[in-house]
Amino acid sequence: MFKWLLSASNKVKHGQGCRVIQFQNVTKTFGSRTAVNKVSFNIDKPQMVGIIGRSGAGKSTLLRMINRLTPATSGQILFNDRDILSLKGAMMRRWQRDCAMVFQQFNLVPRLDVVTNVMLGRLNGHGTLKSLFNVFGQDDVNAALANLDRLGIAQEATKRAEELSGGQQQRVAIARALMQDPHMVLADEPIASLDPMNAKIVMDALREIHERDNKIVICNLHTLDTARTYCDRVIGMRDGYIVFDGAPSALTTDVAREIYGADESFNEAATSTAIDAGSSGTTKSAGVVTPAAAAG
Ligand SMILES: Nc1ncnc2c1ncn2[C@@H]1O[C@H](COP(=O)(O)OP(=O)(O)OP(=O)(O)O)[C@@H](O)[C@H]1O
Repeated sequence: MFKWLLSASNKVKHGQGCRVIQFQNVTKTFGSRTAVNKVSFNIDKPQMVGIIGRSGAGKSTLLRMINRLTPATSGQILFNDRDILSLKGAMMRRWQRDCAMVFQQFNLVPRLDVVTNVMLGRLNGHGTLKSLFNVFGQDDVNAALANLDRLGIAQEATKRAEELSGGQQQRVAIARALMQDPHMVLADEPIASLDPMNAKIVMDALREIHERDNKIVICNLHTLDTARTYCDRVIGMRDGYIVFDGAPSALTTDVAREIYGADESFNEAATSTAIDAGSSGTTKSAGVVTPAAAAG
């Protein structure tokens, strides 16, 4: 059914360097429901990858399998040829530190101050309680402040997380992810709870991490325009399958219609956050050049 879409993916040229992440026939079932169905793809160079698709397509499950929050039912996920689905104990915690997650709902500790929330990123794999008993040193504080500064919110360091706006909280969550010094950042609907202005600031920050640190960023997105503006590569999912894998320029309205399973009345505006790359007028957002901006 999706043959013509998949043929578009075959035209995509990937890097010739070492394969970094490889999905090989990865499946996840929940009871009789197949959330992800024999998915195979490689990310073989630092890219910003957007995963799009309608609700229930399998985007979150795909992302969560990478860092082992959700166990795969079958198949293999390799990182530099290492089978990450078989990692256990300390090795698995180490892997989870290497692929930091950013969530739609930020997952901060609301009553803790911002800088402590950020330092929690250093404790991935340890108990949260430990963090409350002052295990942080001056180096941790300095690193947290530097990451907050990078995200343009160092001035909020002493506030409780719950006092911040949604956009600010997401930037704190990204700063926390950076404390893990990860190989890659996995962002699961990072802007779904944000207004367009804050969505732009957060996407700018993720793009800047990709460009400046040369990291893989994989981002689940509800909105086509965001994927087109910020991502080097877009993967479209439908009913657990990958039905599109290509450059944003190949993501035409017809292709989008297939990914979203919509009929002729499909309206792209319904999947838009109306992020205007030129109109944030807000706090420091790290001077990012998006692919779209660069092309223009
Ligand atoms: N823990 C779970 N238990 C049972 N079914 C689940 C679970 N997690 C996901 N599913 C099912 O797997 C399918 C894919 O869900 P998933 O959350 O990956 O989709 P999604 O594309 O991320 O959707 P959304 O955009 O709404 O977050 C859905 O049918 C969902 O109901």
